[in-house]
Amino acid sequence: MAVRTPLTVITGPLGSGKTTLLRHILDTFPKKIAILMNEFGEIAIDTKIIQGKNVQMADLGGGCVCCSLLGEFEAAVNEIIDNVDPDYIIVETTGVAEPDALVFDIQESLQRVRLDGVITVIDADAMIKYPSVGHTTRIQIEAADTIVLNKVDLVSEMELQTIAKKLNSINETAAIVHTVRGEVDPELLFGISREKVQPPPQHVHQPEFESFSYSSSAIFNRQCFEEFADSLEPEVYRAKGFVRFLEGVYLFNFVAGRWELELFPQEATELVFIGKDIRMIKSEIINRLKLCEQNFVYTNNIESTTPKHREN
Ligand SMILES: Nc1nc2c(ncn2[C@@H]2O[C@H](COP(=O)(O)OP(=O)(O)OP(=O)(O)O)[C@@H](O)[C@H]2O)c(=O)[nH]1
Repeated sequence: MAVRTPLTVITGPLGSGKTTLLRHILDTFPKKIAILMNEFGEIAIDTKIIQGKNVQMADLGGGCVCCSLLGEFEAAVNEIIDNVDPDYIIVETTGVAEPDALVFDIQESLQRVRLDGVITVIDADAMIKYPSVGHTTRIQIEAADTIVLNKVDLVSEMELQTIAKKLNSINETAAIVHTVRGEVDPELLFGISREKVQPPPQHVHQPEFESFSYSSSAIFNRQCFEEFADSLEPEVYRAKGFVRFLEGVYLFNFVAGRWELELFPQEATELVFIGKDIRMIKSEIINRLKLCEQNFVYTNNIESTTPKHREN
């Protein structure tokens, strides 16, 4: 019988640090890794963040792998094995995905892979800010073989103990690793050879989050954009993407009121906003963004033109 390729699922709430962990794994784990991404939102930002690395990527589009894309998922897995024959396949689910259906399907139906383990990345800061664990997060924690308790730099030792107790009460067998920016020895995450079998999921997944995106070829005024980020409406839980300033393009990451900008090799501004009921405030957010677009595009000389932008 052909050897099955080990497959690891990385799941966890929106903005908890899944892509950061993946970037760390790709930088430190000297194996041939193929990645399957399932993103929420019309523009595949995470795929663009990872693409620069020397890795085989497949993007499962903007649906949710947990409910509507299982056929597409199996086809992508088979194609990766035929084309690259990787040592490991890693699947990063969207933050809104409930991984139980995916895990069940991998264990039940996929003939060419073996589920090595489920890694759930948890945001320690968010666990303190929002102590009540939501339905999706609970399912993500229950599914874990390993919980990467990330962002421990943002909480106290006592808060960490409270979080560990809560995680243990939901999943008493998962190993818990504390990390800052996903920095963990990858050897601890792979070769788990999961034995736990996922029962068939009972629920119908009804995503609570909405998203919209915004693209523009304009150059943004940095100070104005930073003020925009500081005052983003509380309905926006997560925002991410690229912003073009005069000094270069930056990766923008916003999670629950905290945000960061990181210089990143991209071309233009593409932003995705995610939250509950945010379509109602979409035009307000876009109008405030447009106020930050400088009314010119730089080439070699300063040219006075109207910026072009696109909304989804
Ligand atoms: N302070 C702090 N920030 C972190 C840590 N890990 C990740 N971040 C930041 O958290 C933000 C979100 O991280 P991502 O890795 O993009 O989160 P994600 O889970 O992939 O996000 P989604 O795919 O949108 O659900 C980024 O600004 C990261 O730099 C950490 O340990 N400490």
